[in-house]
Amino acid sequence: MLRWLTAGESHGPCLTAVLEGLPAGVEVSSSDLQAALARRRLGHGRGARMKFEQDEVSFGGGVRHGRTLGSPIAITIANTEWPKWQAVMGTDPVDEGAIAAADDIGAPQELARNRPLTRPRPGHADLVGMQKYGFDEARPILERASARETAARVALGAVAEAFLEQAYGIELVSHTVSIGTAGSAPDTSLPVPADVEALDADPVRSLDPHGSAAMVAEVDAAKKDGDTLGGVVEVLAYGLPPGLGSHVHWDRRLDARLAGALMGIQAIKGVEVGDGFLTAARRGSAAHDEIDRTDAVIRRASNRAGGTEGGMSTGEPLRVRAAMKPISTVPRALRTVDVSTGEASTAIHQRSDVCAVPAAGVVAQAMVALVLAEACVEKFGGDSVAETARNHRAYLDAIPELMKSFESQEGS
Ligand SMILES: Cc1cc2nc3c(=O)[nH]c(=O)nc-3n(C[C@H](O)[C@H](O)[C@H](O)COP(=O)(O)O)c2cc1C
Ligand SMILES: C=C(O[C@@H]1CC(C(=O)O)=C[C@@H](OP(=O)(O)O)[C@H]1O)C(=O)O
Repeated sequence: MLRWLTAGESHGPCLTAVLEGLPAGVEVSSSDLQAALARRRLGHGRGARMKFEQDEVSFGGGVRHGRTLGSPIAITIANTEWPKWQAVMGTDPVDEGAIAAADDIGAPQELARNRPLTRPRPGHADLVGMQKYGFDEARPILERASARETAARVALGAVAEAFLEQAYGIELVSHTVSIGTAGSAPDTSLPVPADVEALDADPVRSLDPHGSAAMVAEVDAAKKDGDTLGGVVEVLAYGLPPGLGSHVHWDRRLDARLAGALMGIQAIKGVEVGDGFLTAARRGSAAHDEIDRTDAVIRRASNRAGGTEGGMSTGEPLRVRAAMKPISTVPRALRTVDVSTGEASTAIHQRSDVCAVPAAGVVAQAMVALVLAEACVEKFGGDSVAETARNHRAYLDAIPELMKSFESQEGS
């Protein structure tokens, strides 16, 4: 069983992530994590914070001399903004003097704790979080609702990706499909490119986290108008064996687990597996992936299903998409109610991202990696990379045996 947890607030001292259940022997270093975190910071339209904050990542357990030990892996990502926020977000009981002084050390006026955030933003967790947890201002809610937390998931995902690659040769890639109205709306009935290079070469798709020129222009236009944008990201995984997940129970279905993991990313409001919603409009004869046989190998003629059938991976490339809503901190602030007075007002606006779709793609890739790693650990077991790789190989070797028995029936 693979488990993971994150902790930490957006302006707290650090983010902490724990991954438990990963086999021993995965080669991984903090620079691998740093590279994944750097990718998450890219993309046109991110706010000022991305420019000055660094992701300082370190392992606090579970890794020795660049290899996992099989014990829980602990990861810390320091918030380098912390010194500015220490008074406002300190974990010790309140020191009013220090909070008042926070204004003097450059903490943004509106975000200082002595200025309660009483004008909740439509679309963020502010209002309902205050109602649920019994707070009279939004600070204690937005700190954890913030997608700063996704840095921790990306670090975990980088470990999961290293494992998938080293144990099973599984590789993942993600890209931005669209931002606002700009970007590709590719005819998804086309076969998915067989490899990453082909994906890269396809002009209607982009592996560049900055996205296409049209997307950049759309972000610039929204920024100029004091507005924000969402979009669609896609994650592909190559080299999956058939049979991850299961048809036997709803919570074992791989597609359900992927959808839950993607939907669990802040601001993701829709998930598609394969052709998803497009499939609903097709006739059955044009919706499914016909099965062909070449020698002893059985393959699908297309991959409209996106690599799952019956809640199990088919062995074809996995293809999942996630739709992100526009950022809810809209500069041209939306109507709200000031909960301290009951008066009509406009929502809090501070520095914010105009668009974080490319970053969401990197987070989506991390979540897919974690779900696939969990499904692989479940299917192949093993306490070391070598053991789980042996089990994987033995399983794959046994599949042609099924084909052979099919061949012998045919011959009789
Ligand atoms: C990578 C990433 C960056 C985000 N940046 C912002 C931001 O700068 N400002 C903002 O208001 N929301 C931002 N969001 C979205 C909020 O975190 C999200 O809307 C909020 O947590 C409420 O959750 P919900 O949208 O799922 O309802 C971002 C989301 C992601 C995935
Ligand atoms: C810090 C990150 O994203 C943050 C996510 C976020 C939100 O509301 O989700 C709001 C912004 O934070 P702030 O209000 O402090 O500028 C983003 O910068 C990050 O991705 O590392």
